[in-house]
Formats: sequence, structure tokens, C-alpha cells
Amino acid sequence: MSTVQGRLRIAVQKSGRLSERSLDLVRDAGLRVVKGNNDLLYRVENYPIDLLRVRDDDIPTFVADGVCDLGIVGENVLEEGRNGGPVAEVVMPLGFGRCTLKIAVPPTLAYDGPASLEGLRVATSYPRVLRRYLEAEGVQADIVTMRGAVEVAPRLKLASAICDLVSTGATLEANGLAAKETVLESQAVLVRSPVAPEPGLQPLLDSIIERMAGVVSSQGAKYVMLNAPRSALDRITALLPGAGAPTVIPLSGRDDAVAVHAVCQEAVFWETLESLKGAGASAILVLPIEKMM
Ligand SMILES: Nc1ncnc2c1ncn2[C@@H]1O[C@H](COP(=O)(O)OP(=O)(O)OP(=O)(O)O)[C@@H](O)[C@H]1O
Ligand SMILES: O=P(O)(O)OC[C@H]1O[C@H](OP(=O)(O)OP(=O)(O)O)[C@H](O)[C@@H]1O
Ligand SMILES: [Mg+2]
Repeated sequence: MSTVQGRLRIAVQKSGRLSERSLDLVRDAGLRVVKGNNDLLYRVENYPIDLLRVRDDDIPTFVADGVCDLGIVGENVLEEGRNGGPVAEVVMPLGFGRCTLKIAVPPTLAYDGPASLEGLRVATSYPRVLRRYLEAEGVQADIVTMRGAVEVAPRLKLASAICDLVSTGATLEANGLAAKETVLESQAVLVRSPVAPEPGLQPLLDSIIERMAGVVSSQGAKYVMLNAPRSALDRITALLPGAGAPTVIPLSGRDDAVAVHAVCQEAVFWETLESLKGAGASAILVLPIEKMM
């Protein structure tokens, strides 16, 4: 019952920090998304797939229950959704939506580790994750659940400390709070349902997952081509960031030099090119990779 009328469903955030990147991933995996009149459901025109556009908080349940076969959601939301029931299984991290759930305190609180929170009130939108963290630290504190604007809680004397998402730290700074503990590192993940799709749709599901894995692993990857003196080949190969064994090709009419082609999994910076040049490389080309499998 994971699909209705023989279609796969992918749950994505309707509107928020993950929406655009989630749609990009779906499109990069070759799914042509058509926005119809129905705001809740986008159709994919070239495969029997629908995108269900919902609040991110609902995605773990939809996927765990088999209402959707796949979902894209932050690990923070997935962890908060754990309630002992069926769980959406993490397929892979997606490399975007990175943030950290942190405990932060105002300067008026003398803080010396999690034990300082004993007996205090801590405001958060992630009560379950925080509860587990405090339990693991052996700290008893009152948790005040807030849907948003958690950072104002200390100023309003609603709580002595907060536990909220941080990425740049600008919001904490604007509210005069200092981050103290990391409760959870998070990024967007692809999740799949423990409920199997209709038998006929399993190959499509597998192929979408494989394509998405290809999209994620090609992100930031570059194809580097250069010419190298044979004598400097080892040194130059060692300078290529995140490259496996490169392809070495003879250059016609030149015994002393070869062409080197390599897929670099890590960012190729100008500094890397300068080092390569310094080691004797020439005609260096860095090309984007569109697809990888
Ligand atoms: N400051 C941030 N930087 C980077 N990623 C973030 C940041 N804040 C949140 N995220 C990630 O993006 C996800 C979605 O954030 P958003 O603020 O859009 O959620 P929301 O307001 O709960 O949306 P919804 O209306 O879908 O419930 C978060 O659950 C988290 O994984
Ligand atoms: O460290 P920063 O870069 O400042 O980001 C942190 C802020 O981002 C998130 O809120 P968001 O902006 O998504 O608003 P919301 O709380 O209304 O969801 C989070 O709840 C913090 O308030
Ligand atoms: Mg939400």
C-alpha cells in the first residue's frame, strides 16, 4: 500500500530551507517534475512518480508508514520523530541543509558543562532529542517546548538555556547567547520506507535511489586533465585532491611527458592548480561532472 494506482511517492518539504535543494536533487536524477493545480502533489511526467509536498515534520511518519516510498528530510527532524514505532530508513546523507542542534546560554548563566543545567528550564523545538541527550548526560532539567523563536526564551525568562539549530551562529549572536554543547550534527538525508512498494515498482525505486547516489557523489567532483613530465608523475598524482588511480595516456611524439586524467572527489582550488603547475604540470583543465554512476 505504499503507492496508490501504481505510482511511487517521494515526500519533500513544501516550503522552507530544504524545498529547493530537494527539488533540484529530484530533477538532477532525471525526473521531470510538473507543477499542476494541486499544490500538495507534483507529478513526474516521465515516470510513474508523484512528489508529495508537506511540512518537513510530517515526512518521517509518511515514509515510516509507507504513505511515501522515499523522503528528503533533515536528520534533526528524523531523530525528533523517533517514537518507538516504525522508522524511515536512512539511505544516504545528501550534503545540504547542514546545521547543528546546540545548547546555548546567556552570559548571565555560569556554565561549566551539561551538569550546570541541572534543575533548570531549557527551551527547544526538539524535546525528544534534548530529553535523550540530557538523560545520556545524567542531567535532570525541565524542557519547555516552543515551535519557533526559541532564542527569545531566556530574555522572556521562560527558560535559562535553549537548545536550537545553529548554522552561521548569527541568530544566537543577535540574541546574546553563546553555544556550549553540540547535541546533534544534522544534514538532509534521503530516507526510504520499510514498507515495500508494489512489486512492479521496486526496480524503479532502486533506480531512483541509485541515480540520486550518483548525483550526490558527483556534487563538487571535478574531472581534471593535465600534461605531466613522466619524471614528476608520482608527485603530480599525489597533489590531485581525492583522486583514485588516474588514467595516464601517452602523448604522441613526446616520450618525456604524458596526459593525466582524474576524477577529483574533493574541491579543486586555485592553490591546487598552482601546486600542480609548480610540480611541472601544464595545460591543466578542470571540468565539471554532470553525472556519475
Ligand atoms: N539555519 C539553518 N541552516 C541550515 N539548515 C537549517 C537551518 N535551520 C534549519 N535547517 C534545516 O532545514 C530544515 C528545514 O528548516 P525550515 O526552517 O524550513 O523548517 P520548518 O520551519 O520546520 O518548515 P516546515 O514548514 O516544513 O515545518 C530543518 O529541519 C533543518 O534540517
Ligand atoms: O545560525 P543561523 O544561521 O542564524 O541559523 C539558525 C536559525 O535558523 C533556524 O531558524 P529559521 O531561520 O529557519 O527560522 P524558523 O525558526 O522560523 O524556522 C533556527 O531555528 C535558528 O533560529
Ligand atoms: Mg517543520
